[in-house]
Amino acid sequence: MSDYAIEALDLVKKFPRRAPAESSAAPKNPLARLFQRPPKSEFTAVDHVSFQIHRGEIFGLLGPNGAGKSTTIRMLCTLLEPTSGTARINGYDVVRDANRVRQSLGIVLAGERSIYWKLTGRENLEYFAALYHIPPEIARKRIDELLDYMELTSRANELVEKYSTGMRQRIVLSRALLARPPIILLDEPTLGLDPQAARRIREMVLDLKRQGHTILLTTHYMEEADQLSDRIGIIDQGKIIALDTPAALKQRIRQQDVIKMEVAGWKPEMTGAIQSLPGIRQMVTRFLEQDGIWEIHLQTENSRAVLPHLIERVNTNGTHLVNLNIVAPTLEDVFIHLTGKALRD
Ligand SMILES: Nc1ncnc2c1ncn2[C@@H]1O[C@H](COP(=O)(O)OP(=O)(O)OP(=O)(O)O)[C@@H](O)[C@H]1O
Repeated sequence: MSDYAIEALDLVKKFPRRAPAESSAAPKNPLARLFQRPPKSEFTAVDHVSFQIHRGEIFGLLGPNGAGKSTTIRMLCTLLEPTSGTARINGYDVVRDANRVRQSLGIVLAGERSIYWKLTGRENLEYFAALYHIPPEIARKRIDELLDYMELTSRANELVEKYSTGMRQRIVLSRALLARPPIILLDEPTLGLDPQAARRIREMVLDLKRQGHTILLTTHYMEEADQLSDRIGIIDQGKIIALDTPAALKQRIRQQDVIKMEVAGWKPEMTGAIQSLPGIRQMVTRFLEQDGIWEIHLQTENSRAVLPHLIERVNTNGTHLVNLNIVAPTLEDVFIHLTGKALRD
């Protein structure tokens, strides 16, 4: 048996580049358009990605929208064939041993609507148990246990369409666990859930690790990656740009102070004035729509030296400082440090 539960070795996935809806180069005549050769350009969604995940580990793939997280997961669970490179799940090759790979995995895909809304929670699980050839006696016991564990027993006989988003996600997770797979892939498991439902799912992920499962989860929530993962791969534009434990990743920018300011009346042309202050390493601005103010995120070598000049520059031309904090570096700061942009741009 392989030492690793999951191995991705130089994985690449290219897609044909999507043609713009109405390009100026496209002929106007519909018949000519039909026979026009499509452009041969390709887009690399996953670009030589490698990582190895130990048995019993929670590994987080953290990156912004479009970074290539879902495409990586889809290759690992045999839904997409890699353009090049290989991956092994439980020692099985995702292309040559696809059936064995699928038998080793429980999968929760992002935004998945793979449960039937016109069936009850229990009927859904019974249906999938039959599909996975789990003998009825064993299935019944397991479904009862899962419904109990997911705190869904009292609602098990209601149609899924009556469930909240969090309850549906717990049924999707139950479905992934029905066949007791050793390895679980979770693509954005808390996306769209309210904070309480998201917390419940996170507790379950930690619980599954305690039960011995290996978990690969993707997320663009840095707090989630930080809280759950033993190790994190930070992914951007299809490439893994850093891979380590959350603590070691944050340690990389230990020498820097992180300043978070909230500013009213911010003008984009002020960016240059602030960036030119000595000691400013990185700067990211974000408009907080609901408050109508700007959040300015700075990484500096020495906040004490920079603060007086910073405050003076901010409080000019009708712009003023609403709030300022010197904060402990987060994984978002690591991402900013590595890419010069925010995770949630
Ligand atoms: N079938 C496809 N054809 C063409 N391009 C695709 C296809 N699937 C994904 N892409 C592109 O590949 C890139 C990576 O997408 P992917 O879904 O893997 O990102 P992600 O990190 O999971 O982000 P998100 O959370 O937005 O899904 C994106 O630019 C996306 O538009």
